[in-house]
Amino acid sequence: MAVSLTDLTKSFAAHRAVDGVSVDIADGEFFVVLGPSGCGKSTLLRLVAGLEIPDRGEVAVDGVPVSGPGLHVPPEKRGMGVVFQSYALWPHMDVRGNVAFPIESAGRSRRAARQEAEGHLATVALGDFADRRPAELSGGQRQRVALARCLAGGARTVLMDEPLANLDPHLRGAMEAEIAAFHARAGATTIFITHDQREAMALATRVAVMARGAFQQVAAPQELYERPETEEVARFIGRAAILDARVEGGAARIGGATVPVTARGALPDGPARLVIRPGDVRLGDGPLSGRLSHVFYRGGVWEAFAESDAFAEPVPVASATRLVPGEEMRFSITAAWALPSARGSEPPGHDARGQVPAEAVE
Ligand SMILES: Nc1ncnc2c1ncn2[C@@H]1O[C@H](COP(=O)(O)OP(=O)(O)OP(=O)(O)O)[C@@H](O)[C@H]1O
Repeated sequence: MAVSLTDLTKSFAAHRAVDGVSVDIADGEFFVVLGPSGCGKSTLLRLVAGLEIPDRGEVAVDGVPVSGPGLHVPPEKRGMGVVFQSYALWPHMDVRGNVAFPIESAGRSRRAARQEAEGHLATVALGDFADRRPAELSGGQRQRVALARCLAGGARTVLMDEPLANLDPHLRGAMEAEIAAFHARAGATTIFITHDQREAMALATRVAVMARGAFQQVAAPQELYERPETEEVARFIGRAAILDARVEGGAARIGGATVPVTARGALPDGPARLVIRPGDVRLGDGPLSGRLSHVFYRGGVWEAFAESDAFAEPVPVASATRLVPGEEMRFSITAAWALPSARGSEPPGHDARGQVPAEAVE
């Protein structure tokens, strides 16, 4: 089901938890809302689920309003399933019973419900665990039971509120794969909430970066990383240096070197704010030099920052060969991205719903 939010707004006392969110989520999309703690993610999800009533704005499912002025379709009538951090399974029932429950509640016979439940358990690869109690499962397996129960309830939209937050890193990785596979098999529109950018990048069709109750940018993961709209998004996703420079003829002078600059749309001469990612920096030779700090080995890759008085902030670097803290290294910057927001009164490249006009991308 397609889910559309229009100017969705919700305050708690004087605090505006969700502030004018608009977006069209396509049928079958895996839509991730990414933001720091307290930015309003859970409140947004609860508004979509019908667990909160908006102060303003609308939620529509397949074009039919379910929340709006004077309208509130109850959660159980929205065709949505919610998976929270806590799995909310019934401890006294076995796995099959947990999944069969919503089917039986909908009026099917016990036998038919149990049979159908087996099918959903197969979808989440838990066919062999049907007779166990939730207490006899790992966290990841419990999570999968919760997903199967969502499907059993007829959910065509699945809402997930940090479902992997309680899991250890290995299980998290495995569950990411499970959730991606589940999404591919079930094809349900999924709205997934997380504060973990790595998880968001791995799973999303599109990511909405949320801060202070509003969407800062809505885009595919690679687009967010390579073409951030704002400094806040550039700093929230991955590592970056953000430097002021003058652009002339599509290039900028940074620390005495000439760097080609890309931008959304035409890039006028004048001051610009540039984003430099580790992939834009070539280590080993070049016109620039810096002292390495904050060196971390990340399994196959060394990450560090190159510090120099020539830059207002350290430049992030990465290398497949060992980097040594304090070492002075020569390098060149091969590319930079100009932030649209710092370029005067040009219209933004995205409209409020996160659609990118085709002609706006170079
Ligand atoms: N029922 C409520 N009553 C009062 N304030 C609330 C209520 N629910 C949320 N808030 C406040 O609204 C803001 C947004 O909360 P929300 O839970 O949506 O954030 P979040 O991004 O999901 O955070 P986290 O990642 O920590 O769960 C917070 O400041 C929170 O304290």
